[in-house]
Amino acid sequence: MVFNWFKRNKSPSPEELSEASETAATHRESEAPAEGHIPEVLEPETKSAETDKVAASPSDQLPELLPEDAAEKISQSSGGDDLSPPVADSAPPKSMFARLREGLSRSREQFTEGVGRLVLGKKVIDDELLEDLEALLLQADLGSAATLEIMSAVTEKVRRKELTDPAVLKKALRSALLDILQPRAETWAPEKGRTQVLMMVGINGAGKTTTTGKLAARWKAEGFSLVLAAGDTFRAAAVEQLQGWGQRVQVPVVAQGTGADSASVIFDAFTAARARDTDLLIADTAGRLHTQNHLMEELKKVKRVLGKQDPDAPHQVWLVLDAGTGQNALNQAQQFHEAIGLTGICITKLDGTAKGGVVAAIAKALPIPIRYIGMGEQVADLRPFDPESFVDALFAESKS
Ligand SMILES: Nc1nc2c(ncn2[C@@H]2O[C@H](COP(=O)(O)OP(=O)(O)OP(=O)(O)O)[C@@H](O)[C@H]2O)c(=O)[nH]1
Repeated sequence: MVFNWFKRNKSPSPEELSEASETAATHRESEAPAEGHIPEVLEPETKSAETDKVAASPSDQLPELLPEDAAEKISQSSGGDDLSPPVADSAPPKSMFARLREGLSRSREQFTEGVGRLVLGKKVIDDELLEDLEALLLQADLGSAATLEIMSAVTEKVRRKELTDPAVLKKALRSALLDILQPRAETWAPEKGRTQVLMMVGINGAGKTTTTGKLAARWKAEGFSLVLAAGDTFRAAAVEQLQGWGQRVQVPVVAQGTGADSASVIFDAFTAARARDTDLLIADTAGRLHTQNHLMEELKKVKRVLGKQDPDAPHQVWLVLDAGTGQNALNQAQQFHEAIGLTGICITKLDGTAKGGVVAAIAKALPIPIRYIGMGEQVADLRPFDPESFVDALFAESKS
């Protein structure tokens, strides 16, 4: 059964209404809410299979919240493509650390085991070993600034004769890496008592929608109430993908349809979330290259529009970065930060890459907390960023 959840239980202020109409006026008029459009929360009602399909959002279409068994119908109505998120983790339960260690195995191979190979048979730490180490850090995608900091720390210890044994080099590296990562560990969680907005941004395919779903699952399990906004109105299947997550984690989703105005969808979702005293709205947005100025302007507009309802909104703007993009992730982070001001970074796909060193490159280059890391497609594969366990997993012995 698919439900509509909007019901007129709180009228927006005239300011909110004028903002909605500004949104409509400035962007694809036909698809933005009509002037005076008020999100509603309807009591659950059964809908026909026909109306379960994502609406093409005519102007009188109310945003939809689809918390119930939508995923099944979505996949039925999507021409056989399985858009629903991974449903169950079929692997036997593993400890959090085992997951992390497994997720980072390719990076560990590149980095830690590489260091092991460098020091094998060496009796002293000489210039040649230090040069090889520097090259290895760069190859492992730590970037020049983090590599320089680590090399300075190690070289200084060697100079002071505090570090003479190649076998303890790993320990020195571990501690230098931790010094870089630790300042970026800062957790964030929703609060009870006011509706906050978390905007998810990033380039195409970075993992925004997946991370949105995983975060929703985590915070729902922690007792927070949530609404998701399907602000990625560009990619054809993105709305359905988010609705699949909403269904899976039992969190309502506000959606219009592909081609709708993203700012308008997110504005409506915020109105609805506030009306329901929801703790958190997570707004998914369309993927865009950091070099696409007009699309970066669109993100600024989303921020502006949200600010009309609450000057503090969006309360968080998180950039989702695919670790596999290596040093390019740095450019992305810098440019997104300049354009819209980031308050957090999530680094995904650490499981599929040997470029895990990029986490250190990002930590060194940007004063932005790394909130979560993703190491797989399952809900449990998203972990709060904890430098100690990250570094432990990176330096863990392969067989244990
Ligand atoms: N292996 C792995 N895959 C991931 C991870 N996070 C996301 N993915 C996969 O990456 C692909 C893209 O993820 P999406 O969430 O659709 O990315 P997006 O940023 O929303 O994409 P756009 O809407 O095109 O901008 C999907 O197949 C996800 O399952 C991760 O941590 N590890």
